[in-house]
Amino acid sequence: MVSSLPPLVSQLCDILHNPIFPAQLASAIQGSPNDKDLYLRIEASLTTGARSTSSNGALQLGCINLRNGMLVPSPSFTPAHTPDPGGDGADSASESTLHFTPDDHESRPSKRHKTVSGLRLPHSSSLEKSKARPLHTKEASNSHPHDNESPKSIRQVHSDTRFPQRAKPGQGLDPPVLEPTSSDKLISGIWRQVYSSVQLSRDFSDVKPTINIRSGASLEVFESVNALCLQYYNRSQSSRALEMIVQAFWVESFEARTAVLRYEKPILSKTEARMIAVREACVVLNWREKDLRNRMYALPSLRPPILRQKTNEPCRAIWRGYKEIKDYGGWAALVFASAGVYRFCKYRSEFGEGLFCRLRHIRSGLEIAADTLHPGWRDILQVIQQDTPAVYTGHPHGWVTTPEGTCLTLASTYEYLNLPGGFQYTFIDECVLDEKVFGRDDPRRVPELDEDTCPVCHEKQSDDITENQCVCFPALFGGVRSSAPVQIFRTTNGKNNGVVARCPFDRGTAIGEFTGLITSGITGLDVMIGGTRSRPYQIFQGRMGNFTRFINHSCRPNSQFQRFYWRGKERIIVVSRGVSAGAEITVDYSEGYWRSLEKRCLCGEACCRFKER
Ligand SMILES: C[S@@+](CC[C@H](N)C(=O)[O-])C[C@H]1O[C@@H](n2cnc3c(N)ncnc32)[C@H](O)[C@@H]1O
Repeated sequence: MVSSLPPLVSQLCDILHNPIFPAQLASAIQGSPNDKDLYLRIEASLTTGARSTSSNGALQLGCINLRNGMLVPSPSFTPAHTPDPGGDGADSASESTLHFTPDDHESRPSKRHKTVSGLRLPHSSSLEKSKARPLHTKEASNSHPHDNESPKSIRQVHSDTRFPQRAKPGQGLDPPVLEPTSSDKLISGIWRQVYSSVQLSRDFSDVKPTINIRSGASLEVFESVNALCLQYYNRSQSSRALEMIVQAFWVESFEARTAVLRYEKPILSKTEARMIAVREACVVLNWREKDLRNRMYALPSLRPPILRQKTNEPCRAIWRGYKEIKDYGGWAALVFASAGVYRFCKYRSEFGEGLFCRLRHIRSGLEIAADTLHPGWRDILQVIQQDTPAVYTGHPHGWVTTPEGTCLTLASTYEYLNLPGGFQYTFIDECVLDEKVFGRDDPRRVPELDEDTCPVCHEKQSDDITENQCVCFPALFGGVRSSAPVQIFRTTNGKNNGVVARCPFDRGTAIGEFTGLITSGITGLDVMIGGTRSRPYQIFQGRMGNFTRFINHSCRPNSQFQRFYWRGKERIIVVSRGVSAGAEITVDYSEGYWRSLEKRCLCGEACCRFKER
């Protein structure tokens, strides 16, 4: 066991003015096997800027033995091969991709991936030893930590201190990726809009600035101009939605009118009845028949061969497209469809069972998001006198989508636990301090850190968006915050619930902060470990937290837990390693966690480390 950090490490940190490294190192050492020496490998690399992140191909300067504090001089080597002093001799520099997992690296497969910075712990066979430990696996319990007296095992998840590097264009040999289809773009556009802050309304009362915006460029004037932009943006989005709603409804009305005409005059063929209905429409629309066709058709050149022959129906290509999107995806799909929907319907190339199936599949999830994030959105359906009250109320993550397309309340998915009082969960955006344990002294605070400076990018951190300059994770800190585009879904392979991404998260971007009760002393229940060895704390999500509580493990995860420091306090965040829209968000819970869980891993990956238990 390494008791305190060697003076050499402290001296290095002093020289480099890096006050947080000792805490990070202590945390990484925590939980490491105590029967082996640990080494701190020190590397150097050339960069084009003092603040750029570490790069590949680092040169090794030497190692410090953390047990005895002695320096281990570097062997001669080339940048392409970086020996791991404490490891198993596997080549750690043979891959071009970055692949990190949380702190506990004990069961890492022998094929190692190149890292650009951070700490790597040696392998250990402690899994075998630990199998004898008592296990308590009260999954998803929301009992209070301190009510739970007997269990002594610790099921904890650690975080990483390394950020997945954002991909730089043109670097490395990226595997070929399929271009998104028009349907992919349509569906991702719908989700993006549902998760945006757009405000749809039927109310078109006069939009005008409240002050004279021609009176200079004061902050007040600028704010007023911004407000004007926002109002007109919302108004144009609302207009477009209203127009599509009415046009989709027009198609239904047109069909009904055609049927009535044929009922009244059975002699009319279907086409003749339609032509009459078109002429009736033109009278009111004040368009020539040709105009009506042109507006509703695709390009004129497409008309005869594709549309007319295929459908034998004039003038309903685009509007019919809107109706079909509504029929399969529900009104929410049409209302939140973004600008591309017009072109999508105009060319109609991807209309068919494939699209309809996808729309049916997302329909209830879309309605959950629309009802909970935009509670007034159904009001705009009043334009066609459609009265439909909101179906889903409360928090967006209080609902679970199922593969069958239905929705369940979150609580009902935990009935099998037979908890007294049922599954109660409070959604919180910020961690709550357990004052019974810590008083007012937040253990996340790192005294050595300057509250106003980001220890990663060294830019100013401020909760005031106009002053903040740290853009490490702007979706979470120092920027405009909005609901994470994720939903809770019912897995099909026995993991109960999981979290699905509705929009893509680029590699290196934040998905969410791991929020919960900041406490200590919990055993036998899932906790996240934070802080340092001398100032540890746990984040417990049993009764309160956010969607990160429902993220499952995978041995080939697409995200990772990571530490970040915001305004002098440690935060645990979930960072993407590259998550595509529609994918389940997964992290690696680590070896230590699985050691205490009497279950087999169901991640289904070929590289699964815990399927045999
Ligand atoms: C933090 S919860 C994740 C959400 C959980 N699936 C639920 O429905 O509440 C962790 C628990 O989920 C289950 N779980 C997560 N990933 C799993 C996996 N890959 N295989 C089997 N069970 C898993 C385990 O029971 C684990 O203790």
